[in-house]
Amino acid sequence: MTDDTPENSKPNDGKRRWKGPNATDAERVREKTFSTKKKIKKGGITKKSSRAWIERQLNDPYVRRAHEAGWRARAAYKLLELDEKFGLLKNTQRVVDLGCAPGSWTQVLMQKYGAHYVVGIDLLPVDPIAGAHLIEGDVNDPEAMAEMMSVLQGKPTLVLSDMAAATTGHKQTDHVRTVQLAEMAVQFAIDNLEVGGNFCTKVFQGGAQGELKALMDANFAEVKYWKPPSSRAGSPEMFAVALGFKQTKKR
Ligand SMILES: C[S@@+](CC[C@H](N)C(=O)[O-])C[C@H]1O[C@@H](n2cnc3c(N)ncnc32)[C@H](O)[C@@H]1O
Repeated sequence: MTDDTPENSKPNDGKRRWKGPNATDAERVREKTFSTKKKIKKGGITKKSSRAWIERQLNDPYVRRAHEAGWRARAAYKLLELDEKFGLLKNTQRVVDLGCAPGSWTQVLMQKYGAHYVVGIDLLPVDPIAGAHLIEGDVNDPEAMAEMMSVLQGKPTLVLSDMAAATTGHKQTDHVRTVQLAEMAVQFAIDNLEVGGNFCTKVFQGGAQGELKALMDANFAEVKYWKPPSSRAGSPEMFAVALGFKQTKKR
């Protein structure tokens, strides 16, 4: 028995307490925000860029809304806005979420849309989300991708990719690496989607996107590019939405 068990819990006196593994997502996020604010106040975070990043997070209305709603990341609103604009999440029968950590898109799919099967994959470990199958692995690893497809038990009806490569600080390198991830996601969608299925991927504005667009144009009924309001104005990120997969070649 640990100090977290109900037997040892003290009456609610309004003080925050660590709830251990039984904490809900919203409780974990609130706890993290509270302890970060405390660290800043005590002068515990000294690096200028870290402080600026944390202060931006704390003042961001989408971060606050995400905390209140229990989403693990503000990214949840990008998916919700993409759905509102394009009807992207019309068929959530079998969904693949590429680059799913920390899990807010999978949460939206499971908790708001009641998706039947969601399989997420990320290089980073992701805390469990009821009903979803989460794989710690690289999308470039054929074994991890094969595991993903076997869990899904059928062609995905929706493929999402919010993948972003870890930034190096060198703009062009970061751009090329993110384009490569988007290309991988498009190819995966074309090779695996159910006819009529939808696809969405994060892309970075500027530069090498012509081939990516041509590939989507040839394989989907409709392709749109859009930057949702919740995507930070200073970020080059936007999203390509491809609706209505066409069976263009024998697979
Ligand atoms: C912006 S985050 C995704 C946020 C997520 N959509 C959410 O709502 O919580 C981008 C993720 O892409 C992942 N990623 C980057 N390269 C990857 C790769 N080769 N394989 C799997 N995941 C990758 C990163 O580890 C990172 O967690």
